[in-house]
Amino acid sequence: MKQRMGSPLIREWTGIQQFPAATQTKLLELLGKLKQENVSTLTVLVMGKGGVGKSSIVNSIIGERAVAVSAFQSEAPRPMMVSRSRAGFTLNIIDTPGLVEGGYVNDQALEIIKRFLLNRTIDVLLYVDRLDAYRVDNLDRQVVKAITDSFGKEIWRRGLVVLTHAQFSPPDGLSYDDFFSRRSEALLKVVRLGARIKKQDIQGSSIPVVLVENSGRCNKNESDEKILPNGTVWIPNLVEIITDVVSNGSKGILVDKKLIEGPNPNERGKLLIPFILAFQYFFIVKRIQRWIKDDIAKEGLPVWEQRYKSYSNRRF
Ligand SMILES: Nc1nc2c(ncn2[C@@H]2O[C@H](COP(=O)(O)OP(=O)(O)OP(=O)(O)O)[C@@H](O)[C@H]2O)c(=O)[nH]1
Repeated sequence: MKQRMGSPLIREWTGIQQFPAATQTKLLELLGKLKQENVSTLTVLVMGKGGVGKSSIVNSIIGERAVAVSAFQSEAPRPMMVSRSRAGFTLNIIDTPGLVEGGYVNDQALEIIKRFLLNRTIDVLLYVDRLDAYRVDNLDRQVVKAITDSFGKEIWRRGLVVLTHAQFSPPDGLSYDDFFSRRSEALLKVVRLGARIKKQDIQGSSIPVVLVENSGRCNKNESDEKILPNGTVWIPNLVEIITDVVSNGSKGILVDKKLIEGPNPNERGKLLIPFILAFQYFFIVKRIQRWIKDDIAKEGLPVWEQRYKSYSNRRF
């Protein structure tokens, strides 16, 4: 058994055996694909507002009750990493406390999360919200902005929007697919705004939106696999999209001291401002001043000033 100082014990991923055979086969196939690409560890960060189902997703993927789930917020919310290894592959999933408290983004929770992540690389971000909600608001945008300000906007290249409570019947007159596409569009818009991602930055590969149903009452197919109302077997589907994001050519986000203690990673250019001002002063302002002085010296005093001087020198 391997153990890093200060890190939790990496346990064998036995929970995988709880899944129906078809799901196990698919998951092992996906892990095999990652290993072929020389990826032997994946660190997945799970973030979002409180009570949206973050801890439940961790348990669903791992296949066991690794983190506590409660309908009420826990008293001392802290980030928690669950590590499981299987056939030489290690999956780390980091569950985090909800980012909103009393209608505001909880900056202290965010600081604790950042410190917890020190010296780790985030391979994938799961940004979690619920499918069964009807609006997005400024608070959602603030949450996305807080994540972006903490880790840089590149994190969204490794990001997925995950919607829980997917076994849901939309109100009359709306089909499931219509509701899903409206909800995802609204959330993606908020993410683009909060992360200040321009459409051309994304270049066709937009952030995937993935559906999840954590409830024990989730419908199942004939192979006993948990399915969404559209028939998708959601656990392998989520893991597959995670592996796609890892292989999309972008880099994982290393959370180093500079990222934690330094300025907002999106505003690093601001560090250059004093240098630019100094440059302007020495090379532009000084030079202009010298030109003016030289001009004055060359031309001597202007006529009107000479006249004025001779007046003022007169004694009355
Ligand atoms: N029906 C249904 N219930 C869910 C789903 N996901 C989570 N829940 C329930 O929602 C409640 C909150 O779930 P958690 O997983 O603790 O949510 P969280 O985002 O980790 O919450 P915090 O740790 O407080 O931020 C629990 O009662 C879960 O059982 C889902 O997909 N469907």
